[in-house]
Amino acid sequence: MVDLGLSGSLLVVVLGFVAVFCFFIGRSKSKTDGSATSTTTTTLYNGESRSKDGTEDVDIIIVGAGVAGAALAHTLGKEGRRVKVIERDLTEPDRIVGELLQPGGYLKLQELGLEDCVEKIDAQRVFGYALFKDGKSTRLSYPLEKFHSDVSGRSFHNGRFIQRMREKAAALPNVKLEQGTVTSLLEEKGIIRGVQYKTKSGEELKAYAPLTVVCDGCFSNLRRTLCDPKVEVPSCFVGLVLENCQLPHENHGHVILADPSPILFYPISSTEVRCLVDVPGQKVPSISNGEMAKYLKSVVAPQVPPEIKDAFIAAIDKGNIRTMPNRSMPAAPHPTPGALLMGDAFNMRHPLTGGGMTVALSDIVVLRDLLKPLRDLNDASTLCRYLESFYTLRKPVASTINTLAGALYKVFCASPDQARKEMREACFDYLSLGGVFSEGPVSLLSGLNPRPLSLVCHFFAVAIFGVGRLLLPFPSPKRIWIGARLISSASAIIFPIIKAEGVRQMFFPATVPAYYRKPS
Ligand SMILES: Cc1cc2nc3c(=O)[nH]c(=O)nc-3n(C[C@H](O)[C@H](O)[C@H](O)COP(=O)(O)OP(=O)(O)OC[C@H]3O[C@@H](n4cnc5c(N)ncnc54)[C@H](O)[C@@H]3O)c2cc1C
Repeated sequence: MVDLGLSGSLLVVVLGFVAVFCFFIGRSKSKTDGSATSTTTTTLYNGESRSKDGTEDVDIIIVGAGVAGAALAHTLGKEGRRVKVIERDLTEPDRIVGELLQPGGYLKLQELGLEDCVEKIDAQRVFGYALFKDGKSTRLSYPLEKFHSDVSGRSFHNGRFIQRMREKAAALPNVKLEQGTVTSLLEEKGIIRGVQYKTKSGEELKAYAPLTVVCDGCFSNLRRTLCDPKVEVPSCFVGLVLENCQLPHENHGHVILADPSPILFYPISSTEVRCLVDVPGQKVPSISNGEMAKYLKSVVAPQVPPEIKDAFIAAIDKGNIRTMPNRSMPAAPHPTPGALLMGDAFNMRHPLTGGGMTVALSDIVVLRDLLKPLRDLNDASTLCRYLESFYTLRKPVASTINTLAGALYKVFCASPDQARKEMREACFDYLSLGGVFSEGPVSLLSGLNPRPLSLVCHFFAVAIFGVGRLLLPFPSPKRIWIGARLISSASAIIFPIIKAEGVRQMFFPATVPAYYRKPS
């Protein structure tokens, strides 16, 4: 198996280059950024409700104080910017999203000086994943040897983490956190000047700033004019909390390659384990009429590792079942003077690999560094042109995590197609080989080594490994045919995702002119 894997990995380097080259030649010219098309809902009239001297009171308005908004508020506040954050609900969120931060995300948290936000919330350290398939299991550790002993994944209650970041941001004298729902962006001659929002008491107010950053999350109502949102919902997650049980592999995320699609388990406190059951499609069995409990008991429970099965059944019986659509949306911005999108409002990927917070935090680091040399944000058009480099500079991290999430989700789903079955089996066995075969993919997934080319190489190494197993020791015409279909279905999985990410930005960012923009 190891020999096969080695030869597969050598072959794939060649194949990876050929495939990317062919794809690059064959594709139509990647979307150019284009000029701003800002059609916002509110038009601004001269001088309306600005401060007396006609200037804004703040430098930056942030819409939404979730993972991205709260982290950004603290980051920009620390840089000396006057920041106003408008958040719909300042009470502690209680949701099933954003509970596992990859080690790459933890490194970004450290870069932003926010690492203490995972302290005092009973966060659990995560050192890797355990993968289960048909009664077999394999352990995939994060390659953390080169890092400080503090660095690892962290899992926690999302609301506790967000509250810690909100508190930290609000403690800065130049950051104002206000409860209110932003209803529209204010536009004046194609430039976003601020926002209109409704306070808790129902008062309609307007706020102005040279830059508005929209971080209103996956259900964003405000993104429409700032990007071309192509949202897909391949599946939903059904969330449960298992209490007082011991996972088979302590301090590890658990991924069960179940039928029809994966099941995840990871600790979110010292006494609770989150379970996320993927249900393909946009509809889930009804919780209220008991269909969901029935589905979980009859279809899912038999596939749960025996060590946690009782806790799983007890969680179903307790009845606190939550669901959430799993959305994916490539970043397709309309660069608009005066405004920027961040977080899930801007870009989403399947949450199977828990990459969303890592991408959001990595984007904040990129934006902070870009804004650092600029004292004056008032020339909106120049600022907008300069910030176009953000869309390229973020790509190595964002596109690697996004592509891996989409591709791995498809590979991990059960399928009646023999070629897809072989690919799934090959993926499990390839990762089980250990060494470079598990370290490579795991370091991509964890954000520790986000390199798009390495991702393509490993992806095709898995495919070639699968073909090798089919053809050796004796190839038959049927097996050759399945092998060919395996390569073709692997290509059909990964290339559309890469195309949506943008081949040029992903693999050749240095050829994108905006990459070199300097502040003027
Ligand atoms: C089921 C599921 C599980 C996930 N698990 C993980 C995981 O384990 N690890 C990981 O890294 N990522 C995970 N993700 C992704 C992760 O949750 C997101 O990437 C992350 O939360 C994005 O942060 P955000 O700030 O953009 O959005 P959010 O954290 O959702 O914040 C948006 C904020 O905007 C506020 N808001 C919305 N509209 C308005 C408005 N009009 N006015 C004012 N405020 C507004 C909301 O109240 C909210 O506070 C998961 C996603 C899903 C769907």
